[in-house]
Amino acid sequence: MSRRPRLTQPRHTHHRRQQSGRAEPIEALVSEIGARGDGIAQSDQGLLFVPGTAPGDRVLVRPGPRRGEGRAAELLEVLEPGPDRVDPPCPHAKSCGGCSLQHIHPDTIAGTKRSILADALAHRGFDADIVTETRSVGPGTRRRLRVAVRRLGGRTVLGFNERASGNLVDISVCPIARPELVSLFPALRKLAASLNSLGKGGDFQLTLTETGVDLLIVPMRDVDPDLGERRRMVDFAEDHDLARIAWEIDAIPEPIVARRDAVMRFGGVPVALPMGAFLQPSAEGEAILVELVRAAIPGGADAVADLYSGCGSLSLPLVADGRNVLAVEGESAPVGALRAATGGMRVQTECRDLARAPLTVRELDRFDAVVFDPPRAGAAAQAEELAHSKVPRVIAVSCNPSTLARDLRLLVDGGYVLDRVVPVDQFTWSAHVEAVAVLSRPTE
Ligand SMILES: C[S@@+](CC[C@H](N)C(=O)[O-])C[C@H]1O[C@@H](n2cnc3c(N)ncnc32)[C@H](O)[C@@H]1O
Repeated sequence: MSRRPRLTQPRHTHHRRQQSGRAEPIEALVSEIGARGDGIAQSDQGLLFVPGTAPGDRVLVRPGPRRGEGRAAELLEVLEPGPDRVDPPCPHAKSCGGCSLQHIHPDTIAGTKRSILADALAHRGFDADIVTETRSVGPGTRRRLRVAVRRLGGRTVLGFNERASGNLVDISVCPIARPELVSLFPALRKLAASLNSLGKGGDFQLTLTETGVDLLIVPMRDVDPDLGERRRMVDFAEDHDLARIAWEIDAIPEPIVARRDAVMRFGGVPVALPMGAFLQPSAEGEAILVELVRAAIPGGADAVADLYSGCGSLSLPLVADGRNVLAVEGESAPVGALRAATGGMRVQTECRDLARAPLTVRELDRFDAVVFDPPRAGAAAQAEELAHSKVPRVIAVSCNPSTLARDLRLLVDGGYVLDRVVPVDQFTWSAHVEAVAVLSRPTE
């Protein structure tokens, strides 16, 4: 990707007059990208957070409401682009709020994600040197997408929220996603138009599995589809060779048509995905997480616990390496899927709420290594137990740098040594960052 040439002459701009209570536009220089993906600029009005900017951009902005230690600001014009600004690859970039960083060179995005992680760790007293380079997947890899649908009079819109508004942008292309999903958009729009039970709209969650697309429809209101609509969904699944369609009400997915199991293979083992179950957003990102976890487990480690295991995307590769794995997960459907896939061979499963009932020190001490991969809230209760355990190796996989930093602090205060933290970028062009952290308990 080529960086945009630096403008030698800033374009002439007129500072607009102050309008009823709105701040006067001011110039500012963006120095870095913050944790939410907005550019951070120092100005004579203090710190400004400016969406849509890149490091080194000289910009004209209108300061807005207070935010944290500074103010949010609206980008009015890029007066002089910074060296890392590139032409956004997606034609919807101007309006679509789905990707906030695609105007920034990929190398700079990777560096930004590393800094976001290092800053979160620094808040808990960790050194930035502990954070390695970012491992990134490219565009065209997202195998799970949640697109919104709005039925507005005679028009049906399918896409993502507009930047800084609740309006939807009608999407025809989406370079971050797998093309097999994007090619369904026109047909999905027609399907949505034909489903009156959707009311004003809802969400379509699309998952590209090994046996075809798995579609979960989540209407805005709790209304069941009628018989005609069910027939149309069955026809749709047949016409487009979908694996399955389900309709979710009150967080419970009802199967409308199941032509095949929606199968994903983890560690070579086919697993029939339960409707709506967690799945890593890309195969490439999952492969990076698996590689990092595998590499962190010592050769001689036999008994491994995989906590917050989902359907076994980490457990099953470890089983393939010859480990004996206990997979613990709070939802019963993924536990059942993993159990059915393995028949209990080398993987023991347990359905347990790890926030309320974490594995105790006594339970933990029989393991040679423990992996935990919690949701955004992190795993504080489990980390507290681990901190008192004798487990020689602990690996934390996380989708939230700040809860990761909190959990790592608990472990390090309990005597663990933090060996390394690897940032993983599988949410291309967003500020979202994941990480794998490796800790060891020093032997006395
Ligand atoms: C980030 S996902 C990781 C899943 C799996 N490791 C993977 O990579 O596919 C987090 C998992 O934690 C489960 N979970 C959420 N809260 C939980 C809790 N309190 N106790 C146990 N599991 C929980 C979710 O159902 C989900 O499967």
